[in-house]
Amino acid sequence: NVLATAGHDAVLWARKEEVCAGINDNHRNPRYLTDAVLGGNVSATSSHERALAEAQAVVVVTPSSILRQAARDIAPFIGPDTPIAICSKGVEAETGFLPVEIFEEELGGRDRIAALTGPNHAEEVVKGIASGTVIASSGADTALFFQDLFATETFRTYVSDDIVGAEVCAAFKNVIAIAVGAAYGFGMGDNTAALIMTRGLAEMSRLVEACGGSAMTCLGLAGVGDLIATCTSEHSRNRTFGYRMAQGTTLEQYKAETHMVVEGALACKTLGALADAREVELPITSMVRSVLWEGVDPKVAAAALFDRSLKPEFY
Ligand SMILES: NC(=O)c1ccc[n+]([C@@H]2O[C@H](COP(=O)([O-])OP(=O)(O)OC[C@H]3O[C@@H](n4cnc5c(N)ncnc54)[C@H](O)[C@@H]3O)[C@@H](O)[C@H]2O)c1
Ligand SMILES: O=P(O)(O)OC[C@H](O)CO
Repeated sequence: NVLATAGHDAVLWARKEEVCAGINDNHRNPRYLTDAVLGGNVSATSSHERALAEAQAVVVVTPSSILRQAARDIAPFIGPDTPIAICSKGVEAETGFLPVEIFEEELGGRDRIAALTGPNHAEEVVKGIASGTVIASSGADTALFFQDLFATETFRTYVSDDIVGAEVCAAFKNVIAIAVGAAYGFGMGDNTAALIMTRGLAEMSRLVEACGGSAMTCLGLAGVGDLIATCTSEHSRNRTFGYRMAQGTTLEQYKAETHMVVEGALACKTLGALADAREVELPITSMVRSVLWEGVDPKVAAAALFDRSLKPEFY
């Protein structure tokens, strides 16, 4: 819808005919953000071939867990130079690949691939509430192309050449948001939230640098910007899940109730694997993983963070 607002024809590929019919006939998605009225230049089809027939660019917005399948689905229908923007936030479980690495492996041409990421809750963006984003690519022309393509009066776009940093930040902030939500769910306070967010930012920057990105990216919209939005917003599924988890809701129960992704639940494992391979310490991420996947009692896990040896803030 942002692209449509910017004056472009946007063709959505959707799995369900019901969704396509709702968008084509009523300009509404009947399953997600159902109150939003989409622009007249948004249409939908369940055929990749039809969706991509005249595509001058591709924007990928699937859950991160199915990115490789998404790349394979579009491969037969796009050219070798078609620009691709990926909005998904996560790391592939089997390989530890970032989204750009999956698409490069499947489709080739790293410089035509961009990551679009930042504090962009869909609930607000679709209403035209002022938001900013980062479009990161190793190809300067690609970043500038998408910067122009997405810019509207209420959606401000910035470019970056640090796609690795931007994608690590995007996956990371979701894990920290689960921890912050859980802290509030256990009755902790704003001091606790600020502690987790700030030390989470330290973890994020250590991993970004170890992966070859720039720590400065963590101070931009993709990093601290999205960290603030996700850790503090009622719209965040990750934060809300953390809160509910503290009150006894399981991941399966939450997903069944909302039919939505909780990317941080997977990212606490995948980022942990990336960090282990690079000998980077991620205490908060490890705590979230131990609680979600290893059955550790959250209060015991939180207490263990306070038991760690005392150290300088920056080292
Ligand atoms: N919602 C936001 O505000 C927001 C903002 C920025 C980035 N993102 C990122 O975008 C990605 C998608 O998030 P979302 O909010 O749209 O998730 P969602 O859970 O709201 O919707 C997921 C969509 O993917 C579809 N889907 C699920 N499994 C599929 C499959 N196997 N094949 C094809 N489609 C499938 C679902 O039908 C649904 O339309 C995530 O990586 C998320 O982090 C979301
Ligand atoms: O609802 P969340 O927690 O998946 O966050 C959505 C977006 O990533 C916010 O920028």
